[in-house]
Amino acid sequence: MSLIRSLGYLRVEATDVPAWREFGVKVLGMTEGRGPDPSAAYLRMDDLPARIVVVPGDRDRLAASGWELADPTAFARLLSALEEAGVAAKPAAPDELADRRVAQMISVDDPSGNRLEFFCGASLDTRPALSAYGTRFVTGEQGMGHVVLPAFDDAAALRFWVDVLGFRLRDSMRLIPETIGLPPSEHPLWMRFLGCGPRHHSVALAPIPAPSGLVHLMTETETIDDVGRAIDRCARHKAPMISTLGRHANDHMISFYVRTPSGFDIEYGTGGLTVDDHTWVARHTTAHSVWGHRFAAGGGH
Ligand SMILES: Cc1ccc(O)c(O)c1CC[C@@H]1C(=O)CC[C@]2(C)C(=O)CC[C@@H]12
Ligand SMILES: [Fe+2]
Repeated sequence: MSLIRSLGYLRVEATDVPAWREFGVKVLGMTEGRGPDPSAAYLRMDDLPARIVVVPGDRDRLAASGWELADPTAFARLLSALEEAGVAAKPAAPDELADRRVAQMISVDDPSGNRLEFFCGASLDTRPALSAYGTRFVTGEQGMGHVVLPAFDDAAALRFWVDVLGFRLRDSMRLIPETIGLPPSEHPLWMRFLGCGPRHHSVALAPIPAPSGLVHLMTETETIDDVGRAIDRCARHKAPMISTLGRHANDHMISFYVRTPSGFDIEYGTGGLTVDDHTWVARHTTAHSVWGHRFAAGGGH
């Protein structure tokens, strides 16, 4: 088992926090939580006090993705694994722990410069996260979803995420450079889908240019009606949908993609596959989807 259990939270730096609050609540169907920083937006999906924390900044970017460990023992093991691999880890200051409402946290940069935070001992919020639209998110042992992070050195990324962090390769997909805005090239470009728990992938790494530091965050809902209602709300609130509805070939997720106020995308889906490592075999998928997922011309990717 991986030392890391699941994707726990995202910290986003945004030039327009109110736009994010409106987008998170009215389009995504998350609920607003309270937190120590009155200028930040705390978006909830479940019994954690926040899954997306949006803090005001002079740029729009992913500040960090937060990864949850089971307990202090797993946390200590991760510290030794990082030390052994020569990866510099920055311990959290008391105000950072208080702000995140976790017991322990360290931050690390992956080989591509993606800032990661590893934590354990998250606080629970006793107030239920009840969406006005009835949206229910699939979290629990599957975590808050998955992220697609830019990574331009495939071998270095796999060494870090698989060999050091203990993620498992669940699938690979060969990318066509032209479709992700890169010049044609001889050597293959890989998208790597990695998992740390039952969710098919909690992170995917791909050489996709992403000025905000994030290609997309996927959140999963319980039912197809939650997804359909979110599509209606995108239209109502003029949130730009950048793909049609589709079903992915590898994790079977039925989803669509919408642009956030920070320039990266949310993949909003349902029906994702869970996997068992004892029987799972990593494959190379060639088609990204069984049907649908037509991306807007020029839009994003
Ligand atoms: C292929 C795939 C399977 C499952 C997923 O959750 C998932 O997000 C994807 C990748 C979708 C993907 C993307 O994120 C950025 C632009 C991509 C690479 C394309 O140009 C095709 C597939 C797109
Ligand atoms: Fe995805």
